[in-house]
Amino acid sequence: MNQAEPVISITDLRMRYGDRFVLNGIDLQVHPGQIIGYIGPNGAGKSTTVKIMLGLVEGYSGDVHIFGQNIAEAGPEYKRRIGYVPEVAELYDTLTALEYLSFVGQLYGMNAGDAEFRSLHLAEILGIKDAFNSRISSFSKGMRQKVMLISSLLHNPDILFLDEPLSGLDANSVMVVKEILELLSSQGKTIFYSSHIMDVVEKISSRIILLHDGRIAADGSFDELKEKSLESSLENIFTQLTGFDQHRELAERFVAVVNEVGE
Ligand SMILES: Nc1ncnc2c1ncn2[C@@H]1O[C@H](COP(=O)(O)OP(=O)(O)OP(=O)(O)O)[C@@H](O)[C@H]1O
Repeated sequence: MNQAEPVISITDLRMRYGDRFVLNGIDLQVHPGQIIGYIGPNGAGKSTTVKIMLGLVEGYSGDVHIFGQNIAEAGPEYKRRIGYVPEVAELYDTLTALEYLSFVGQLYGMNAGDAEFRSLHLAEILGIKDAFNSRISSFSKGMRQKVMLISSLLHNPDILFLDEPLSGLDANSVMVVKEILELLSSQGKTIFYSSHIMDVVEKISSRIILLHDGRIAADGSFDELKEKSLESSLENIFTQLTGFDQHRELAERFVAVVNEVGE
Protein backbone atom coordinates (compact mmCIF):
# COMPACT_ATOMS: atom_id res chain seq x y z
CA MET A 1 0.00 0.00 0.00
CA ASN A 2 1.24 3.45 -0.94
CA GLN A 3 2.08 5.64 2.09
CA ALA A 4 0.09 8.50 0.58
CA GLU A 5 -3.08 6.40 0.59
CA PRO A 6 -5.37 6.72 3.59
CA VAL A 7 -4.92 4.00 6.16
CA ILE A 8 -8.61 4.36 7.08
CA SER A 9 -11.23 5.47 4.60
CA ILE A 10 -14.88 5.72 5.62
CA THR A 11 -17.66 6.68 3.22
CA ASP A 12 -21.22 7.54 4.21
CA LEU A 13 -21.18 5.32 7.29
CA ARG A 14 -24.62 4.90 8.84
CA MET A 15 -25.79 2.72 11.66
CA ARG A 16 -29.00 2.32 13.59
CA TYR A 17 -30.12 0.25 16.50
CA GLY A 18 -33.84 -0.43 15.98
CA ASP A 19 -35.43 2.96 15.31
CA ARG A 20 -32.54 4.86 16.76
CA PHE A 21 -30.09 6.37 14.26
CA VAL A 22 -26.64 6.37 15.84
CA LEU A 23 -24.38 7.22 12.87
CA ASN A 24 -25.89 9.53 10.27
CA GLY A 25 -23.33 9.59 7.44
CA ILE A 26 -19.68 9.71 8.43
CA ASP A 27 -17.02 10.46 5.80
CA LEU A 28 -13.46 10.24 6.98
CA GLN A 29 -9.99 9.71 5.54
CA VAL A 30 -7.14 9.10 7.95
CA HIS A 31 -3.50 9.08 6.86
CA PRO A 32 -0.54 7.23 8.37
CA GLY A 33 1.08 9.04 11.29
CA GLN A 34 -1.98 11.02 12.30
CA ILE A 35 -3.04 11.14 15.94
CA ILE A 36 -6.79 11.62 15.73
CA GLY A 37 -8.44 13.02 18.84
CA TYR A 38 -11.90 11.50 18.53
CA ILE A 39 -14.26 13.39 20.79
CA GLY A 40 -17.97 14.00 21.30
CA PRO A 41 -20.72 13.94 23.92
CA ASN A 42 -21.76 10.68 25.58
CA GLY A 43 -23.76 8.66 23.09
CA ALA A 44 -22.46 10.58 20.04
CA GLY A 45 -21.40 7.34 18.31
CA LYS A 46 -17.63 7.26 18.95
CA SER A 47 -17.43 3.70 20.27
CA THR A 48 -19.83 2.51 17.59
CA THR A 49 -17.55 3.88 14.84
CA VAL A 50 -14.49 2.29 16.43
CA LYS A 51 -16.23 -1.05 16.94
CA ILE A 52 -17.32 -1.07 13.29
CA MET A 53 -13.68 -0.51 12.25
CA LEU A 54 -12.62 -3.34 14.56
CA GLY A 55 -15.15 -5.65 12.92
CA LEU A 56 -17.10 -6.00 16.19
CA VAL A 57 -20.36 -4.41 14.99
CA GLU A 58 -22.26 -5.42 11.87
CA GLY A 59 -25.38 -4.13 10.18
CA TYR A 60 -23.99 -0.75 9.11
CA SER A 61 -24.32 0.83 5.68
CA GLY A 62 -21.57 2.64 3.81
CA ASP A 63 -17.99 1.58 3.15
CA VAL A 64 -15.12 1.13 5.56
CA HIS A 65 -11.70 0.52 4.04
CA ILE A 66 -8.74 -0.24 6.29
CA PHE A 67 -5.26 -0.68 4.80
CA GLY A 68 -7.00 -0.29 1.41
CA GLN A 69 -9.35 -3.25 1.95
CA ASN A 70 -13.10 -3.15 2.39
CA ILE A 71 -13.52 -4.76 5.82
CA ALA A 72 -16.92 -6.20 4.89
CA GLU A 73 -15.21 -8.29 2.21
CA ALA A 74 -11.75 -8.82 3.70
CA GLY A 75 -10.93 -11.68 6.06
CA PRO A 76 -9.88 -11.03 9.64
CA GLU A 77 -6.15 -10.66 8.75
CA TYR A 78 -6.30 -6.85 8.86
CA LYS A 79 -7.00 -7.11 12.61
CA ARG A 80 -3.46 -8.36 13.17
CA ARG A 81 -2.25 -4.90 12.25
CA ILE A 82 -4.58 -3.21 14.74
CA GLY A 83 -4.24 -2.66 18.50
CA TYR A 84 -7.13 -1.75 20.79
CA VAL A 85 -7.47 -0.43 24.32
CA PRO A 86 -11.18 -0.52 25.19
CA GLU A 87 -12.73 1.89 27.67
CA VAL A 88 -13.61 -0.89 30.08
CA ALA A 89 -10.78 -3.37 30.37
CA GLU A 90 -12.19 -6.88 30.10
CA LEU A 91 -9.14 -8.55 31.55
CA TYR A 92 -9.28 -12.12 32.67
CA ASP A 93 -8.88 -11.56 36.38
CA THR A 94 -7.95 -15.12 37.20
CA LEU A 95 -4.94 -15.02 34.85
CA THR A 96 -1.58 -13.58 35.74
CA ALA A 97 -0.31 -10.67 33.62
CA LEU A 98 2.14 -13.07 31.98
CA GLU A 99 -0.60 -15.58 31.11
CA TYR A 100 -2.91 -12.87 29.80
CA LEU A 101 -0.29 -11.18 27.61
CA SER A 102 0.99 -14.49 26.31
CA PHE A 103 -2.61 -15.39 25.39
CA VAL A 104 -3.22 -12.05 23.62
CA GLY A 105 0.10 -12.30 21.78
CA GLN A 106 -0.85 -15.73 20.50
CA LEU A 107 -4.24 -14.42 19.34
CA TYR A 108 -2.27 -11.97 17.22
CA GLY A 109 -0.27 -14.82 15.72
CA MET A 110 2.88 -14.57 17.83
CA ASN A 111 4.45 -17.67 19.32
CA ALA A 112 4.13 -18.01 23.11
CA GLY A 113 7.86 -17.60 23.79
CA ASP A 114 8.08 -14.37 21.79
CA ALA A 115 4.92 -12.96 23.35
CA GLU A 116 6.20 -13.71 26.88
CA PHE A 117 9.66 -12.33 26.23
CA ARG A 118 8.38 -9.11 24.68
CA SER A 119 5.63 -8.54 27.25
CA LEU A 120 8.05 -9.07 30.14
CA HIS A 121 10.41 -6.54 28.60
CA LEU A 122 7.59 -3.99 28.11
CA ALA A 123 6.30 -4.62 31.65
CA GLU A 124 9.76 -3.96 33.03
CA ILE A 125 9.91 -0.63 31.19
CA LEU A 126 6.48 0.39 32.54
CA GLY A 127 7.43 -0.66 36.09
CA ILE A 128 5.06 -3.61 36.56
CA LYS A 129 7.56 -6.45 36.17
CA ASP A 130 7.46 -7.41 39.85
CA ALA A 131 3.73 -8.13 39.61
CA PHE A 132 4.07 -10.00 36.34
CA ASN A 133 3.33 -13.41 37.80
CA SER A 134 0.50 -12.19 40.05
CA ARG A 135 -3.17 -12.49 39.18
CA ILE A 136 -4.60 -9.42 37.47
CA SER A 137 -7.41 -9.38 40.08
CA SER A 138 -4.87 -8.02 42.60
CA PHE A 139 -3.73 -5.17 40.30
CA SER A 140 -4.46 -1.47 40.85
CA LYS A 141 -6.36 0.47 38.16
CA GLY A 142 -3.13 1.94 36.77
CA MET A 143 -1.44 -1.46 36.63
CA ARG A 144 -4.38 -2.88 34.70
CA GLN A 145 -4.22 0.03 32.29
CA LYS A 146 -0.53 -0.68 31.70
CA VAL A 147 -1.34 -4.32 30.95
CA MET A 148 -3.94 -3.13 28.42
CA LEU A 149 -1.44 -0.78 26.78
CA ILE A 150 1.12 -3.57 26.51
CA SER A 151 -1.47 -5.96 25.09
CA SER A 152 -2.49 -3.42 22.43
CA LEU A 153 1.10 -2.86 21.28
CA LEU A 154 2.68 -6.28 21.75
CA HIS A 155 2.34 -7.21 18.07
CA ASN A 156 3.56 -3.84 16.77
CA PRO A 157 0.30 -2.75 15.09
CA ASP A 158 0.01 -0.04 12.43
CA ILE A 159 -3.23 1.41 13.80
CA LEU A 160 -3.95 1.87 17.48
CA PHE A 161 -7.46 2.53 18.82
CA LEU A 162 -7.35 3.93 22.34
CA ASP A 163 -10.38 4.64 24.52
CA GLU A 164 -9.46 6.71 27.62
CA PRO A 165 -5.98 5.16 27.62
CA LEU A 166 -4.67 7.30 30.47
CA SER A 167 -7.41 6.52 32.96
CA GLY A 168 -5.95 5.50 36.31
CA LEU A 169 -2.36 6.34 35.36
CA ASP A 170 -0.28 8.60 37.61
CA ALA A 171 1.26 11.83 36.27
CA ASN A 172 4.63 10.25 35.44
CA SER A 173 3.08 7.30 33.62
CA VAL A 174 0.84 9.70 31.69
CA MET A 175 3.92 11.54 30.44
CA VAL A 176 5.60 8.30 29.39
CA VAL A 177 2.52 7.14 27.48
CA LYS A 178 2.17 10.50 25.72
CA GLU A 179 5.81 10.24 24.61
CA ILE A 180 5.24 6.66 23.41
CA LEU A 181 2.28 7.81 21.30
CA GLU A 182 4.26 10.67 19.80
CA LEU A 183 7.14 8.35 18.91
CA LEU A 184 4.79 5.81 17.34
CA SER A 185 3.10 8.48 15.27
CA SER A 186 6.46 9.84 14.08
CA GLN A 187 7.16 6.31 12.80
CA GLY A 188 3.99 6.43 10.72
CA LYS A 189 1.67 4.56 13.07
CA THR A 190 -1.88 5.88 13.15
CA ILE A 191 -3.56 6.55 16.48
CA PHE A 192 -7.27 6.97 17.07
CA TYR A 193 -7.56 8.54 20.50
CA SER A 194 -11.00 8.75 22.16
CA SER A 195 -11.19 10.65 25.41
CA HIS A 196 -13.31 13.05 27.41
CA ILE A 197 -10.25 14.76 28.88
CA MET A 198 -10.11 17.78 26.62
CA ASP A 199 -6.78 19.27 27.67
CA VAL A 200 -5.00 15.99 26.86
CA VAL A 201 -6.74 15.64 23.50
CA GLU A 202 -5.86 19.26 22.74
CA LYS A 203 -2.16 18.63 23.33
CA ILE A 204 -1.73 15.18 21.88
CA SER A 205 -3.78 15.24 18.66
CA SER A 206 -2.55 16.29 15.25
CA ARG A 207 -6.17 16.33 14.15
CA ILE A 208 -9.36 16.58 16.17
CA ILE A 209 -12.67 15.11 15.05
CA LEU A 210 -15.77 16.07 16.98
CA LEU A 211 -18.74 13.77 16.59
CA HIS A 212 -22.17 15.09 17.48
CA ASP A 213 -25.42 13.17 16.94
CA GLY A 214 -23.68 10.69 14.68
CA ARG A 215 -22.20 13.33 12.38
CA ILE A 216 -18.81 15.00 12.15
CA ALA A 217 -19.34 18.48 13.56
CA ALA A 218 -15.70 19.60 13.37
CA ASP A 219 -12.51 18.28 11.80
CA GLY A 220 -9.13 19.99 11.95
CA SER A 221 -6.03 20.70 13.98
CA PHE A 222 -6.53 22.39 17.33
CA ASP A 223 -5.23 25.65 15.84
CA GLU A 224 -7.70 25.43 12.97
CA LEU A 225 -10.61 24.75 15.31
CA LYS A 226 -9.53 27.62 17.55
CA GLU A 227 -9.41 30.01 14.64
CA LYS A 228 -12.86 29.00 13.40
CA SER A 229 -14.60 29.04 16.73
CA LEU A 230 -12.77 32.01 18.31
CA GLU A 231 -12.52 29.95 21.50
CA SER A 232 -9.21 29.40 23.25
CA SER A 233 -9.62 25.91 24.73
CA LEU A 234 -10.90 22.64 23.33
CA GLU A 235 -13.30 22.45 26.25
CA ASN A 236 -14.92 25.72 25.13
CA ILE A 237 -14.90 24.67 21.47
CA PHE A 238 -16.64 21.43 22.50
CA THR A 239 -19.28 23.36 24.43
CA GLN A 240 -19.85 25.78 21.58
CA LEU A 241 -20.15 23.12 18.87
CA THR A 242 -22.42 20.83 20.87
CA GLY A 243 -24.64 23.78 21.78
CA PHE A 244 -24.69 22.94 25.48
CA ASP A 245 -24.98 25.87 27.85
CA GLN A 246 -26.87 24.52 30.86
CA HIS A 247 -23.86 23.65 33.02
CA ARG A 248 -24.66 26.09 35.79
CA GLU A 249 -28.41 25.51 35.68
CA LEU A 250 -28.04 21.71 35.97
CA ALA A 251 -25.51 22.08 38.79
CA GLU A 252 -27.85 24.39 40.71
CA ARG A 253 -30.81 22.05 40.29
CA PHE A 254 -28.67 19.09 41.39
CA VAL A 255 -27.37 20.81 44.51
CA ALA A 256 -30.88 22.02 45.36
CA VAL A 257 -32.08 18.41 45.46
CA VAL A 258 -29.03 17.35 47.53
CA ASN A 259 -29.82 20.15 49.98
CA GLU A 260 -33.42 18.96 50.47
CA VAL A 261 -32.16 16.51 53.12
CA GLY A 262 -32.11 18.16 56.51
CA GLU A 263 -34.21 21.15 55.45
N1 LIG B 1 -25.81 -2.62 21.15
C1 LIG B 1 -26.55 -1.51 21.21
N2 LIG B 1 -27.88 -1.57 21.14
C2 LIG B 1 -28.64 -0.45 21.16
N3 LIG B 1 -28.15 0.79 21.25
C3 LIG B 1 -26.82 0.92 21.31
C4 LIG B 1 -25.95 -0.21 21.30
N4 LIG B 1 -24.67 0.23 21.37
C5 LIG B 1 -24.75 1.58 21.42
N5 LIG B 1 -26.03 1.99 21.39
C6 LIG B 1 -26.50 3.39 21.42
O1 LIG B 1 -25.83 4.08 20.40
C7 LIG B 1 -25.53 5.41 20.81
C8 LIG B 1 -24.06 5.68 20.56
O2 LIG B 1 -23.29 4.90 21.46
P1 LIG B 1 -21.70 4.94 21.49
O3 LIG B 1 -21.28 3.96 22.54
O4 LIG B 1 -21.16 4.77 20.13
O5 LIG B 1 -21.43 6.43 21.98
P2 LIG B 1 -20.09 7.10 22.45
O6 LIG B 1 -19.95 8.35 21.64
O7 LIG B 1 -18.96 6.14 22.41
O8 LIG B 1 -20.45 7.49 23.95
P3 LIG B 1 -19.57 7.58 25.30
O9 LIG B 1 -18.85 8.88 25.24
O10 LIG B 1 -20.63 7.59 26.37
O11 LIG B 1 -18.68 6.37 25.38
C9 LIG B 1 -25.95 5.51 22.27
O12 LIG B 1 -27.18 6.17 22.32
C10 LIG B 1 -26.10 4.09 22.72
O13 LIG B 1 -27.10 3.98 23.68
